[in-house]
Formats: sequence, structure tokens, C-alpha cells
Amino acid sequence: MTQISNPPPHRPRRSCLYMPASNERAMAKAASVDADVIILDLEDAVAPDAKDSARQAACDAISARKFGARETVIRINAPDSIWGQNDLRAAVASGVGAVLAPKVTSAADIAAIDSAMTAAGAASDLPLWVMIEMPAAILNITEIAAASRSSRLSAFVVGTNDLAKEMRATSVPGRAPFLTALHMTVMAARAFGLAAIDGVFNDIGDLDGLEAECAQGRMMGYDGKTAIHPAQLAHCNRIFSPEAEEVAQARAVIAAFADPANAGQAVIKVDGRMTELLHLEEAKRTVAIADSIAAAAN
Ligand SMILES: CC(C)(COP(=O)(O)OP(=O)(O)OC[C@H]1O[C@@H](n2cnc3c(N)ncnc32)[C@H](O)[C@@H]1OP(=O)(O)O)[C@@H](O)C(=O)NCCC(=O)NCCSC(=O)C[C@H](O)C(=O)O
Ligand SMILES: [Mg+2]
Repeated sequence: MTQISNPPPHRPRRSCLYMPASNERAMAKAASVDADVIILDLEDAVAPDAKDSARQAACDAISARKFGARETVIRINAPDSIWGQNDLRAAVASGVGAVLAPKVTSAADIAAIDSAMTAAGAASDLPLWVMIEMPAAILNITEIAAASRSSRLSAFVVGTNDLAKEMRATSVPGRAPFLTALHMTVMAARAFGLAAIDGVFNDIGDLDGLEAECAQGRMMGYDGKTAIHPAQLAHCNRIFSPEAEEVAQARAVIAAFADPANAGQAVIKVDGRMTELLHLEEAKRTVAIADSIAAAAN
């Protein structure tokens, strides 16, 4: 299987697993974990003494194509940290699928990272993902998302741990303290055509809690969830996959609009429901995601 550096628009991102690049045992799982996206972390999960060796290990694993068809991402340290620019240059040179930058707060940050990627020789279509995890990022979310028009920015990843720390908020079931941030992030992502990935669930043993949080993220419109442990992946994959009934309904909508009897119609009835052309667009997206998941499973 080959790594894809420029993924198709409907590529599933149901589960995005962080792997500390300094953790050899975790990295050895590369070929077997059932994650749509692998995020090799050089930032918070890597101790300062291990930063250089983790960077090397991440880039070696990418170059050796250890992750098969999974989308690969390297999370660099903050560009203004002592490791950030070396991380960025090494990630670009490694052939990774996307670079993930932490703790951005403004459109100027996006422009600076994009310029640094260009200076490092990045192709114009190497995607930039960013962590939305600072209060200032939430306040500036529209200008950050709008920076995608003039940069490689293509995805938001929510960081609820840093957000909790910076807000001095408490993590509780239902995530009441973070709902404003979660809604604003997905809204801005959708307004500017970006992917939106939900934050992590820290309690590895609480799969019921994880399931509830996945369902909440999906209901809000998120494409998938970041995970910290392989045990979380099956829940993320299941809940962020279109259900069989949803796919069947989507296929019925596509078939109905393709029926010559409905040619030129903007609104029709499908299985008793009012169905407009806007539903056709969503139906096509649902089927494309379902087909993509099915293809990856074969
Ligand atoms: C939290 C962990 C340190 C727990 O690790 P461990 O004690 O080894 O757990 P287990 O014994 O249950 O592990 C069983 C096996 O699974 C492997 N494993 C565990 N986690 C991963 C993983 N993430 N990827 C791949 N493989 C993994 C173990 O190596 C065991 O394998 P084996 O021994 O061969 O049986 C650990 O889960 C961990 O480090 N998780 C990721 C932490 C991380 O990346 N954190 C940073 C991102 S979270 C974040 O902060 C997001 C954002 O920035 C924010 O602000 O919110
Ligand atoms: Mg963080």
C-alpha cells in the first residue's frame, strides 16, 4: 500500500491516533492499528531530552512507509520553540502526508508557518493542519480559517487539554465548558472548507464515556476524533462511520434525482420525505465516505 500525501476530499478521518514518536513500542504498532490517521507527536508527548531522537524516529518511519495506506501527520513543536523549525524542515523532507502545528492563535501564525514550509521545500499541496487549543485561537477562529484561502491550511484539530488548562476550566461529561469553542471551530471549518477533528478523551478505561463524546462530536459535525490509545479506535471508527441506513437513504436520494422522471426538479419526495438538491449534495458526500471506508477495508 502507498502513502497518500494529497488525500481525496472525502477521505475518512474517523480516528486520528496520536503516537509519541519517542515511544518505540507504540511506533511498532504502526502497521496494525486501525486508525484512519496516524499523528506522530513530537510535541507534548515527547520529553525535551528525547525531542531530537523522536524527530529522527518519526521521519525514519514515514520514509520507510511503515503506515501503509493510513494518512500520516507529524505534529511539530511550536515553530518559535527551540525545536520547531528543525521539526518543520524534517517533516517536510520526510514525505509525510501533513504537518500539524500546535497552539496557533492568529492568521499571521498560519502565514508564517506556510512560508516556513515553502522555504523548507514543501510542495504547494502539502497540507497544513493546526491545533485549535488556545483561547486566542477561538477568538480569532474566523481569520485563522480564512487564512486557508492563501495558504496550505486544510484542517483544524481541537486540543481540549490545552484549552482546559488555558481557560482554567474543568473537564466534565458533556463538555459544557468547551461547547462554545467546539461549535465555533467546526462552524469556521465548514465556512472555509476545512476538515474538523475533535479533541481527545483522556480516560482510556472509560469506553462508555468515549462513546458519548464521539456521538457528541459527530452530532456537532466533526469528521472524526483524535485518540490517545489503540483501545479507543473501534469506537471512533464506528460512531464516525455513516450507518447502513443512512447510506441506503443517501443512495435512494442520488437515484431519485438521477431518475429521468425527476429531471430538472429542485425538490422531490423520497421515501415520504421532502428532498432538495442540498440533500443530494450531502447524499453524495455520505456515499463517497462510505465507499472510501469500504475500499480501505478491502
Ligand atoms: C497514555 C499512554 C502513555 C499509556 O501507555 P501504556 O501504559 O503503554 O498503555 P497500555 O499498556 O494500555 O498499552 C497497550 C499497548 O498499546 C500500545 N499503545 C499505547 N498507546 C499507544 C498509542 N498512542 N499508539 C500506539 N500504541 C500505543 C502500548 O505501547 C502497548 O503496546 P505493547 O506493550 O506492545 O502491548 C499511551 O497510550 C500514550 O502515550 N498515548 C498517547 C499520548 C499522546 O500522544 N499525547 C499527546 C496528544 S494528546 C493532546 O494533548 C492533544 C492536544 O494537544 C490537547 O491539548 O488536548
Ligand atoms: Mg495540546
